[in-house]
Amino acid sequence: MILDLDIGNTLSKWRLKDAESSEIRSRGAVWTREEWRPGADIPDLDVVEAVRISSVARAAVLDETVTLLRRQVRHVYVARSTPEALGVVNGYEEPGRLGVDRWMGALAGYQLAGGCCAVDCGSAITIDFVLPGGVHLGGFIIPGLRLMKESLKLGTRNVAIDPESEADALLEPGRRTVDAVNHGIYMAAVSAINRIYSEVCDQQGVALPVLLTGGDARVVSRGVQVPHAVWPDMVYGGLEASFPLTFAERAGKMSGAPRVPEPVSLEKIRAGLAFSMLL
Ligand SMILES: Nc1ncnc2c1ncn2[C@@H]1O[C@H](COP(=O)(O)OP(=O)(O)O)[C@@H](O)[C@H]1O
Ligand SMILES: CC(C)(COP(=O)(O)O)[C@@H](O)C(=O)NCCC(=O)O
Ligand SMILES: [K+]
Repeated sequence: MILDLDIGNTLSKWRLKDAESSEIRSRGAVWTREEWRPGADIPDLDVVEAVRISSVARAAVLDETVTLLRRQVRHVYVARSTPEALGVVNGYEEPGRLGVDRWMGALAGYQLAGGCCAVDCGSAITIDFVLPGGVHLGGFIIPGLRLMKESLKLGTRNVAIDPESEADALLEPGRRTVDAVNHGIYMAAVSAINRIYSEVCDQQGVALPVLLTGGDARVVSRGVQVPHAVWPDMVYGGLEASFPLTFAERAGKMSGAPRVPEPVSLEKIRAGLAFSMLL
């Protein structure tokens, strides 16, 4: 079995993948914390022959985790942000400083779709751009839905936006604190994504497919106007592409990859942008 780990600021996600069949056998998530307890937090390591890790937690957390895993697992692969990989050139002035989850997302997105806009809706919402030739432009970082809500300290943190709620309902003015906050942060997030996408496509003269991932991807998806696909396993896709182990991975297949969304035309994006400027 292969154990894939995606350690975010809030949640540490894991999945077990069959090295022979490439099937996903199980998955889970625990709150990101200082220490891992195999068996309780993550599956028993007896069945694991390789681990692949993407981590944005503090370096000490990653070091602890790797030390623990190396005692029991033969192959431990740790993803790093590099100046270039798999045809993508990292846009950061200091490439190693780009969050490795963003780098994994950019690599997965490029492998799947060519140029793309990769949006990761987790503790932070990150919006990264890769051009069709593989140039990563860099990106944007805003607080995620949960962080925005907590920062207000209005006692609404525990009432999450219902992922089933219609985007239309979320666009109405709230008539109690919890709705005012939830609708407000939702609008802040989706309008930033819609606007940033249009601005960058306009600047670069190219309409890019949009891929969404992260814990809030599904609810954010309802408010993103441009065609897009939700890909919960996008960070794992970057791990698969960076450290291919199974037959399918060596052939370039990434688990759970969606169909590439057909972007709207650049003319339409520009018309939308021009219209919003007039308002
Ligand atoms: N079951 C859940 N438990 C915790 N957070 C959730 C859950 N479902 C959705 N979320 C949202 O997803 C965010 C965490 O998403 P994730 O992509 O795992 O973040 P990170 O990678 O930063 O740890 C939380 O901030 C919260 O807004
Ligand atoms: C921006 C992030 C905090 C997002 O992390 P996440 O919300 O997925 O936990 C992470 O990618 C990070 O720590 N990046 C380093 C700074 C940067 O990318 O510029
Ligand atoms: K994120």
